[in-house]
Amino acid sequence: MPDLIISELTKTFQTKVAVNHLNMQIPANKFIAFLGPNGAGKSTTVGMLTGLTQPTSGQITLGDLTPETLAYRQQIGVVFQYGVLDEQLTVRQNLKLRASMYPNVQQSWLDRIIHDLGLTSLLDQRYGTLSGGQRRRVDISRAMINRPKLLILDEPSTGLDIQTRTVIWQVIHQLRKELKMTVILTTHYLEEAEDADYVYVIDHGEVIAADSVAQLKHEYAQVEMTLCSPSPETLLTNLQQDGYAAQLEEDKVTLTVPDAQTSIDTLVKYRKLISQFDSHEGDMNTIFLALTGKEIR
Ligand SMILES: Nc1ncnc2c1ncn2[C@@H]1O[C@H](COP(=O)(O)OP(=O)(O)OP(=O)(O)O)[C@@H](O)[C@H]1O
Repeated sequence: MPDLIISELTKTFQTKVAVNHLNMQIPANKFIAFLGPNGAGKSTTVGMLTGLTQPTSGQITLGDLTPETLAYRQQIGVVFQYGVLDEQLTVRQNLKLRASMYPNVQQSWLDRIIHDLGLTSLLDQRYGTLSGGQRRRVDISRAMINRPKLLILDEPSTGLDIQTRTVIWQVIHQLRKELKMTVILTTHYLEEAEDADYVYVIDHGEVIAADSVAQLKHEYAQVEMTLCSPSPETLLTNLQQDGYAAQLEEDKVTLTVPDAQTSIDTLVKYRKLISQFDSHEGDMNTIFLALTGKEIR
């Protein structure tokens, strides 16, 4: 698959700028996360990537193709936030109907995704009667029918239990390898973004940071330290006098330092006052907090 190129993509609703001059170049066979809070502009971007929402300005190209063409749409699969299948039809009827919209869908492929997503026993049940997790598994199988080169998942895990999430991600990662598929995921689940090859952090319709998870952590996530002490007040006072923004939380002293080396230096310097410690790099939430000054959820 050629790179997916998004240039100066903008969407305005009346006076609201939902997506503001987005620029991205997404290579084939990568797992990309769009991480942002409610209202950041993720779904609007997905709408434009699927050709359902017309951009106010800017372009999306996949090689020679643009989202309004049939050829582009035949290369993508989409899992929308809300199901798009017919509630009155059974799972089997819905999948058959969808398969008939693409040329050359082999029954063996359909059987494979039905099996992998654990849908065999649900085939004759009406879609409208399925549980949230069951629906989502059907939605994903629908998106996979045409063996997409680009799979777009708009908050696929919202409201799902951990077992369903695990199954879904195992199947997606396996199919991604087999089909050399690019996956774009929008999420505010930080754990999901941690698995991505590359993360775009989006807020107010703009990309505020874009990098690998490792690099984002290196740049924005500080090291969080928790120190146990026989005399925590003394340790706290000493740290504060030396300019650390340390706090006392339930008899433990907590502080953040810029990097692992500073954390080691701190442990050595105050070793006589420290009985135990925990020190770890911040997660995606710390990164989001560092970038925007607010929690992601
Ligand atoms: N059809 C519309 N008319 C007016 N405003 C809209 C429309 N669609 C989206 N918006 C606004 O655009 C902004 C971005 O919305 P969008 O749904 O893209 O965010 P999101 O990042 O997907 O959020 P969430 O995580 O809650 O799904 C929001 O302020 C939203 O209210």
